[in-house]
Amino acid sequence: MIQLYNVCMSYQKDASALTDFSLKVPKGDFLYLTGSSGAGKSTLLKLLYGAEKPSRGQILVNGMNITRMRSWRIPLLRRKIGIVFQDFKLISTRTLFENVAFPLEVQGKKRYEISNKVYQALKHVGLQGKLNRLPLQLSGGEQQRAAIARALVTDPLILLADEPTGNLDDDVANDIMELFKGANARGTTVVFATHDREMIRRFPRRIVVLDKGRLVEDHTP
Ligand SMILES: Nc1ncnc2c1ncn2[C@@H]1O[C@H](COP(=O)(O)OP(=O)(O)OP(=O)(O)O)[C@@H](O)[C@H]1O
Repeated sequence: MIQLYNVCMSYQKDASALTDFSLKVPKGDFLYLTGSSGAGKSTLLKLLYGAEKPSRGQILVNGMNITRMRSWRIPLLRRKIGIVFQDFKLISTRTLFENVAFPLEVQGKKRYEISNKVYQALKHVGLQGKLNRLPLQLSGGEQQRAAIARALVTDPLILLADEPTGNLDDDVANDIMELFKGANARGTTVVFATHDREMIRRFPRRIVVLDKGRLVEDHTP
């Protein structure tokens, strides 16, 4: 599903964010990406959804070599990927319903299908009663759940999440984890970047540890 071969990535000369990084993630896997701040976790996620290009190496996602992909094809790649960003990236001028509907509109789905799917996705995260709220009229935990609903509404092949439980209390973090586990059980491959050791302890899965841009540990409990 995801393969990286000897990937190097530098934002600036003489400062490597990822060095000689190789990894295989089979379809349906669930892995934590962990490591200290600045280790390269977000960089790796950005490479996987085509927001950055590696300086060296090859990256294959769902059989597509994204290293060589032309920029006009990147949106086609992203349609297969759900992304939960560290800072949610909800559109502040659009309602919760409109935010979650957005990826389905991009896919050209029909209106009745969009309505059904959005309602189901929001019900799944317990936000079906807040369809008409703007993001700023929601709590941090609710915004996080909205971002997850938006990422999952398309039933993506791959879910990439950057610190999705950061700054949330334990109950909300557990609920969010259940959503990820549910998506994984339905076949979505999950890559979950986190510092949250407690979460990893509670829900043990494959762990890939980065240190200064290098893979230093990869183990499955
Ligand atoms: N846009 C950028 N321009 C220049 N350097 C960057 C940029 N983004 C990240 N870096 C650098 O690349 C390295 C890896 O950063 P990255 O954000 O991938 O780490 P991270 O493991 O996700 O950290 P955190 O846990 O704090 O989010 C760091 O040294 C960082 O300073």
